[in-house]
Amino acid sequence: MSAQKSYNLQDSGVLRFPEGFVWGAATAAYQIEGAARDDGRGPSIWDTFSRTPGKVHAGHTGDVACDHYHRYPEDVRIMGDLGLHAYRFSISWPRIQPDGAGPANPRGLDFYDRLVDELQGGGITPIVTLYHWDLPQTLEDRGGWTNRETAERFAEYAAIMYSRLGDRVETWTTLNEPWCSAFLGYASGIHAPGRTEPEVSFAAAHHLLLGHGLAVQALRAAGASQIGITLNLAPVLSDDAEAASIVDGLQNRIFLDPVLRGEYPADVVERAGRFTDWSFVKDGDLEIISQPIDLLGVNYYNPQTVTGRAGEPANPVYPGSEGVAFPGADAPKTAMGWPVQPFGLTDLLVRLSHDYPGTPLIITENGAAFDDVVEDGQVHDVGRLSYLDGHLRAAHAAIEAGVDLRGYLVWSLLDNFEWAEGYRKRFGVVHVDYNTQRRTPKDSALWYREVVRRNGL
Ligand SMILES: N#[N+]C[C@@H]1[C@@H](O)[C@H](O)[C@@H](O)[C@@H]2O[C@H]12
Repeated sequence: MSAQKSYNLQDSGVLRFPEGFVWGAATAAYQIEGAARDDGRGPSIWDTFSRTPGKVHAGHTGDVACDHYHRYPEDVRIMGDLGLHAYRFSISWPRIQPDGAGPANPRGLDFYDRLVDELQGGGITPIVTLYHWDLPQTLEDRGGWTNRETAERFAEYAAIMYSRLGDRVETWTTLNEPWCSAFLGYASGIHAPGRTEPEVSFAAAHHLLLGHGLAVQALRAAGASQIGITLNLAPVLSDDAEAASIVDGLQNRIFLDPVLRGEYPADVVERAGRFTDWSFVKDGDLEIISQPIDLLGVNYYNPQTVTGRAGEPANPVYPGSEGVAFPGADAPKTAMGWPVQPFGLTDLLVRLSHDYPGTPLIITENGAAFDDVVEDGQVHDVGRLSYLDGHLRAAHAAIEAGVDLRGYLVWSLLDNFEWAEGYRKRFGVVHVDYNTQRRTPKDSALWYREVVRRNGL
């Protein structure tokens, strides 16, 4: 790294995090790897979706992204320079099984072998996400997550990955944000596979959860000891209790309850009844889905602000949310237009520890997009630094309130392919010049390095 200004946090008033608190960063395969056709990788639904005109900003694709597939040694060095304890990354399923089934592609496995060894060489703990949205296209051609068989293929893939990396990877999360996969992918269509069929989105959600449960069984049988799932969760702010409950059910409880309580919330089942008879739920499914897990990954960005409004049509990402309006929040916004409300993180974590006790939590994603500019080799991303500072203080407040929070992984290590936004939204603490692939740690990275070093603010 070039000479950068350093951040010396003042000693006075430092907020210390618990001893052993895990500090890290997160990414996802399709967003950073590139090498979309290298070494036997098959197409995913995001390769297809990003090539569909009008779906992704300016027709951007993950073909090259941050070229992490080739540049991972440099990226691991940057992680080491920042003093990160852990690195959360996802495995590209189509790199391992190009058609989503059958024997593993040895060159795909070899890449993750090399990456894990590079991380271990740098003293960085790998945290693996098995599915971060890049479903093999062949499986989507057979119905994707609306097809129950996809859940079975996912468990087979999980077993393959554990057999290759289980000797060096301790922490495994099955799914990243199944809410996005189901309701952005199959209901609203703003994510891959781009289907606008709310009536099948609940089956997709169920089969994702079934895949989670079957994968937990497979990983546990193979000897895995730290298994979890990552959910995007949002506290719901409202002057209308009914409206708040509807969105809390469709966003949060529809996943938290089956995984941690072994049942779907009755109000959600009823509300979704206009779309489905839930016959896709078979005997024994919920016992599989609620296999005990060791860790709940929490992705938090902002609360949802809602109100009741007669006649309001359903929000496409929340099938069944008729009568609920989303007026937005009176708060500063990020470049995504998302409100900056750190208190929501404290509220969420305290709620989780109260309503779903006994499962340790880890913040698997938190971060912000801002319009960054490189000036003389530096990026003075004050907005992002302030966002992160506020949210770390919110996380600390939750710990003070008794929440068993084990770690914080900033989203994201690198600027990357931001799904339908393409490359125009930058979440990284490290800037990526996509023309040259030059990495430049932003001021937020240098600040974060100090937070990690001091284990506090
Ligand atoms: N959008 N946005 C930023 C970020 C996205 O880049 C991640 O892939 C998702 O897990 C989650 O949505 C959060």
